[in-house]
Amino acid sequence: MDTIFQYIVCFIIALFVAVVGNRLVIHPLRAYPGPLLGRLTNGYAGWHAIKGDVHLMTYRDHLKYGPVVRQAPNRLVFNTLAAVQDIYLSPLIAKAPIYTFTRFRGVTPSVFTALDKPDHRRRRRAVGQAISERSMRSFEPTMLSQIDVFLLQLLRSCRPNQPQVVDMTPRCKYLAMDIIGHLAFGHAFRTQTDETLRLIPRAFAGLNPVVYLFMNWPKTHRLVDPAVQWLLRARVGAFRRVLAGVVSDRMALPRDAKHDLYSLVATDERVGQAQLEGIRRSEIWGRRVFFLMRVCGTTTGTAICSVFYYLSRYSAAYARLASEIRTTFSSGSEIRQGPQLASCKYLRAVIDETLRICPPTPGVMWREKDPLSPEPLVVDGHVIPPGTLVGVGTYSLMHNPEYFPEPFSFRPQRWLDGAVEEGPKEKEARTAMRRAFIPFSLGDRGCAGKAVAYLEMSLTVAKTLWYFDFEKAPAEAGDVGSGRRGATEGRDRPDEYQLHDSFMADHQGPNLVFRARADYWGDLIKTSE
Ligand code: HEM
Repeated sequence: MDTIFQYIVCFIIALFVAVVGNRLVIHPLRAYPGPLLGRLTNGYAGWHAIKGDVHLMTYRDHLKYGPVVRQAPNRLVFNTLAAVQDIYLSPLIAKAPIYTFTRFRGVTPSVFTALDKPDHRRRRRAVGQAISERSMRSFEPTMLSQIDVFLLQLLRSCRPNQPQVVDMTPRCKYLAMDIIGHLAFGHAFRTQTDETLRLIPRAFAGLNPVVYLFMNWPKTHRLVDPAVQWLLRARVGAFRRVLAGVVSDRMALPRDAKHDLYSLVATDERVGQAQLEGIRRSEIWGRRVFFLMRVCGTTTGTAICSVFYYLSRYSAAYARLASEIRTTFSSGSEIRQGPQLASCKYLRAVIDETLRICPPTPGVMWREKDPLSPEPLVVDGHVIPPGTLVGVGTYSLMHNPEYFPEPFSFRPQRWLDGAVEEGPKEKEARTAMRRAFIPFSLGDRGCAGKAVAYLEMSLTVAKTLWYFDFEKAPAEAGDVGSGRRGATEGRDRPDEYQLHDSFMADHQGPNLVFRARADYWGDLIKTSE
C-alpha cells in the first residue's frame, strides 16, 4: 500500500515538474515576461475574472512587465498602437475559439460567436441591415419613446423639498434593454416600468461572470458548467419560457408590422432563401436576438451610466455640455437625429472621453491566427507561434499615457480639434490618440452597432440635460460606484467609476439627484401622451 502511495506521489511530482518545465523552459512563449502564475496557468486570469478585475490586472501587468505580457501559458497581451493594427485589422486573424463559451447553451453561433469567416460574413450582413444608420432613421421614434419613459421616471424622482436619490445603474440598464428589445424582437419588455419583466437583464448579469471565467480559464468549463446549469435550472427555464413567448408573439404578427430585426430579415427571406444563404428564420431569432439583447443592451447601458457619473463629478464639463444642449435646441422634442444633434461637438467629446476612461468591454478581445492562413502572424515585430491567443487590453491601451496624456483625468476637450494651435508633433499625437481609441474594437469583428450606440447615448444625455439639472447624491450615497482610498490597487481612485469586468462590465451607481428645469417638463408629459 505504501509503495502504491509512493508511486502516486512520485507521479504527481513528475507531472508537476514536467508541466512547469514545459511552460517555463521549453514553451515557445517562454522568453516573454509576465507574472509567474500567469505563465504557468490560466488560473491566474481565471481568478481575476472571478474578482471582476481582468482589466486592472492587465493594466498593472503592463506597468510591471512592459508592452508585451504573457498573461497565460498560451496568451500574449499587447499595449501598443502597432499591435492594435496588426491584430484587429489583419486579414490573417480570427476570433479565438474561447468565444464559443458565450454561445447560448453552446449551440449554433451568432454573429458575435461565429468563428468561420464566411459564416460570420453572412450573419453580420443580416444583423447589419437592422442596425445600419439608414435603418435607424425608421427606428428613431421607438427609441425616443423609450427615452421618454426614462425621463418620466427621472421626473417622478423630482420632489420639490425632498428629491429622491436615483440609482442610475438599473435605470440605464433597463432603458438600454427596452430599446434593444424593440430593435430585436419588436417587443416591449417594459423593464423600465414593470418589475416583473426584469428577468432577462438579471439573467444576463448572473450569466456574464460565469462565461467570463470560462473564457479566461477554459478548463473550469467542464467542472463548473454542469453545476451552474443545475443551480440555475429554474431561472434558465423561466428565462427560456419568456424568450419563447416573445418569439412566438412576434412570429404571429405580419412581417412588416414592426421595424425590427425580424421584419428586415424576413423581407430578405421573401426574396429567397438563397439570398439568406442558408440561415433559417428560427435560428436568426433564437441566437441573434439573444446576442443582441445581451451584448448591445448591456454595453450601451454601461456607457450611458458612465456619462452620468463623470458629468456629476466634473462641473466644468457639465456646465459646458448643458450650455451646448440648451443653446442648440429650443425644445426637448427638437432633440433628434440630424444636423443640430451632429453639431453638438462637446456632447460627442464627452461621450468619447467616457468610452475611453470607462470602456463597457474593458478587457482583452482575444484573437488568434486564422488556422487556414499559411502566413506567419507578426504582431508589433513579434512572430507569434501557432496556437497563441493575442489581444490588446481595451482599458489598458486607453489608459496608456503615450497616447492619452493624464489618462485618469476626464478631459473631453482632448477630443476637440483645433482647441490649441497644433504643430506637426501635436498632429501626430492626435492621430495616434484617435487610432488608439478602441472601445468598439476594430476591423471586421469590431462593433456593428456603433451608430445605434452613439444615437442612443447622444439622445439620452442631451434630452436629460434639456429637462433636468442633476448632481451626485449627498453624503455616502453619492460615493457609490467610485473608487475608495485605501482599496486595492486600481480600485483606489476616488473619482474613477469602478467597472466590474465580466467581459461586458457591470457597475453600481452613480446615485444622483435630479431637479426639473423650470416648466419644461410640461412639454415632456405632452410628448409622452
Ligand atoms: C457603447 C456601446 C457599445 C460598445 C462599447 C460596444 C463594443 C463592442 C465591442 C468591443 C465588440 C467586439 C467584441 C469582441 O471582439 O469580442 C462589439 C461587437 C459587436 N457589437 Fe457592440 N458595442 C456597443 C453597442 C452595441 C449595440 C447597441 C449594438 C447593436 C444594436 C452592437 C452590436 C454589436 C455586434 C453585432 C457585434 C459583433 C460584431 C462581429 O463579431 O461581427 N453593439 N461591440
